[in-house]
Amino acid sequence: MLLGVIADDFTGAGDIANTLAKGLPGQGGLVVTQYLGVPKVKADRSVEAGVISLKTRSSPVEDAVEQSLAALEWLRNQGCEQFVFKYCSTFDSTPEGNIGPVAEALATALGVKGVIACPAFPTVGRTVHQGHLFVQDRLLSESSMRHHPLTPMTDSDIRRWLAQQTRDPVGLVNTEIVRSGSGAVRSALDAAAADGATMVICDASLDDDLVTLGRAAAGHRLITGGSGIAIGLPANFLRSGKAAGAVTAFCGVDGPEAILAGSCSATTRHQIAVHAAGHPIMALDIDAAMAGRLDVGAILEFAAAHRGNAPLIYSSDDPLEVERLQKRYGREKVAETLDDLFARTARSLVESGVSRLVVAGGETSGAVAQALDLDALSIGPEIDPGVPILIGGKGRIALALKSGNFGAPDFFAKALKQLQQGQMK
Ligand SMILES: Nc1ncnc2c1ncn2[C@@H]1O[C@H](COP(=O)(O)OP(=O)(O)O)[C@@H](O)[C@H]1O
Ligand SMILES: O=C(O)[C@@H](O)C(=O)COP(=O)(O)O
Repeated sequence: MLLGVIADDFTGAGDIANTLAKGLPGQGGLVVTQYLGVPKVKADRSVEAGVISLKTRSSPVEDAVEQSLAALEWLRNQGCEQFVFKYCSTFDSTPEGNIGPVAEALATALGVKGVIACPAFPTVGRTVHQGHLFVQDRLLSESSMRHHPLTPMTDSDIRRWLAQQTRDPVGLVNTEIVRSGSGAVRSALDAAAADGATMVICDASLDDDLVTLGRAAAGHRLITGGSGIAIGLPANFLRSGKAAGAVTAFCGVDGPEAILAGSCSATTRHQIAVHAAGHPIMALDIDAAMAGRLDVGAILEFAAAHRGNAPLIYSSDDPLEVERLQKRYGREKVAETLDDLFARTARSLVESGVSRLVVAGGETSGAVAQALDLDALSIGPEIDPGVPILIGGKGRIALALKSGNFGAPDFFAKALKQLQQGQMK
């Protein structure tokens, strides 16, 4: 294994696994496997990039640090020479963490400073200018992310936001330096390290900027960012002859299907509305769930009754209703109860024969994937930017784990079709 990725959630892990498997157009990518948690056994020798999915984005800081260091240890033992800490392209975190504390702990363990921190993912409209993060044409703090149920993003100056989470000062490499080339970026990172910075926010608004950052990162032990930061990394290993350029065959999975949505993002809520126009949907009664009165049996009956017509089960709601529920029951308690409900539902659905499953939401996907005990997933073709088909499990289950914010309006129906049909990539 050449490259090891520690991802702070499951949808983010799939996102970066997809980027590494694709590589740059015409060059091919790496042989990638996505692991669900830190594996207990050695990796297959064919794997060039191992992506460990953790569910640490919203966990207590100490847990996130401990689990990330355990992931680093395993990846080191597989022979990795470079490590990426993958977080969200909307920099999902709170003033306490977890991006800063995890990144500094990894940097300390690897003995490095002047580490790239770049959440940019231009394909889906996330760009960084003078250390400020934009979502399309809006500052992050003016996007729907300011209402996120767990990590409301209320400051677009991610250097300032990150500095609240870190021990060391946070540096900046701006667009002017990035556009001067990878040599200029390396010098700027060295200068920031000499000034005591562990984390250095790097501007990027085009894929070309990310390719430059990727080239600058050749030989660096640690890189941090969204999946965009991985765009240029396979090329470094291909150039040095350490990787061969992977082309993977993929064939679809035929079988019963279901869609589970726990994301409350504006994108997911719109996708649910689009899906509802032609397919059966079931809204979960959260008050009943909180009172322990929501029966998984009723959800299974709904899914079975609508088999073949893409049944969708969701908890997603608008910011006002989310706020009401969180005030009434507590933010953590609602998240924990819904995670548990989606986990039990997914397990029962798979036991009842479902073999194509689409899940919306990072926390929700984490709860579902952990419940299914899948260990490792192989990466299939991309459904929409940032969302690949994933295949795993003894019974061969096809999954689409969608970030709340990703995907076209008709994502749900399209994803189920692609999980079935498959295609060569
Ligand atoms: N109706 C609701 N009210 C309050 N919280 C909710 C509701 N539905 C889902 N949630 C919580 O919102 C969070 C959504 O996070 P996540 O699944 O990561 O989606 P995203 O990918 O949009 O961040 C989860 O913790 C989930 O339990
Ligand atoms: O970087 C991204 O935006 C995604 O890869 C990601 O991390 C997804 O997180 P959720 O939106 O919480 O699913």
